[in-house]
Amino acid sequence: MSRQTTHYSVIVPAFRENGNIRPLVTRIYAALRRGESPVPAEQVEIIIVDDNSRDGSVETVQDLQREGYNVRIIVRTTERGLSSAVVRGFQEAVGDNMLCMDADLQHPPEYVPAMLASMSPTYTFVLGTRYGKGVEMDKDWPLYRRIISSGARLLALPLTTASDPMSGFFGIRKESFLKARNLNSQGFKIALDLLIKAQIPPNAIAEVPFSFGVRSEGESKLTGKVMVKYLEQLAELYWHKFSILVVIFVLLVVIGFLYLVQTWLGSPSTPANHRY
Ligand SMILES: Nc1nc2c(ncn2[C@@H]2O[C@H](COP(=O)(O)OP(=O)(O)O[C@H]3O[C@H](CO)[C@@H](O)[C@H](O)[C@@H]3O)[C@@H](O)[C@H]2O)c(=O)[nH]1
Ligand SMILES: [Mg+2]
Repeated sequence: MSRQTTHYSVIVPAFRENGNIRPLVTRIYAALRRGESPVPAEQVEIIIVDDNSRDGSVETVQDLQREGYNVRIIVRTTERGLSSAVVRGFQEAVGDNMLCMDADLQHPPEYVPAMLASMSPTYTFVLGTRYGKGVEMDKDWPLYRRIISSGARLLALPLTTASDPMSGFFGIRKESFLKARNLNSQGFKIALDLLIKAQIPPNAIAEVPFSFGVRSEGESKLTGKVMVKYLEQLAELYWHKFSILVVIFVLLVVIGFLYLVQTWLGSPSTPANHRY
């Protein structure tokens, strides 16, 4: 397939997802080949960024390539982590419109055509949202995950107007991605980082509601450590976005404090009418 005809890249971070790769790739291309797809299948590549899972994922991708699917796999041996895998995929992408989605089918492959088609020079960011009209979390998604997700979303409210910045189902145009500096590649929440650091204006975000499914194969990689990393990421983003305000606030407090001290030192210890 010619690189010139590849306008869209689907990036899939994957760790021990061999059982999900074939259904993911075949379902994405089946959706793109449907008559109503706004994006032609020939213009789409899939890049799987695997962290040396050694579970047969490479062989599965080779089989899919032999069957004619435009999919490739990058195996990282010295790095680990969801966000850095996504960043690597974006760096390797040929398409100008780049979509990120999970391997485990929790992001329904049937939404890929709509997600890809939503990106344009006007809408430089597309967000698959679980909080849109007419969609709901899968009822089997555990209560503790819903609570964590809502809490995490609440903490991000001052940072962005996007309805679901925790979502791992999102797309960004290459030119916007290239604007982002100092991305946090440690955590899970790369969409939030990109929204802030690529300075995506609220009116450039297209939202596509989707119903979040449950994982059928393999295990979630969300751990307590990942949650701590999220809090660190939030602190960094708050500083990134509000540092000027924090500096002004601190300056005002210092000036106010100095003024009080000066007034206190300068004020007479005896009442004014007793002075000469
Ligand atoms: N390469 C690589 N991929 C990883 C790693 N850790 C996780 N992944 C991949 O990243 C995807 C999401 O990981 P899950 O472990 O399935 O995450 P989750 O707990 O289901 O979280 C999902 O929901 C969040 C919203 O609550 C999303 O933010 C998140 O992206 C993901 O969609 C999967 O494809 C998984 O294989 C890693 O260290 N390296
Ligand atoms: Mg998952």
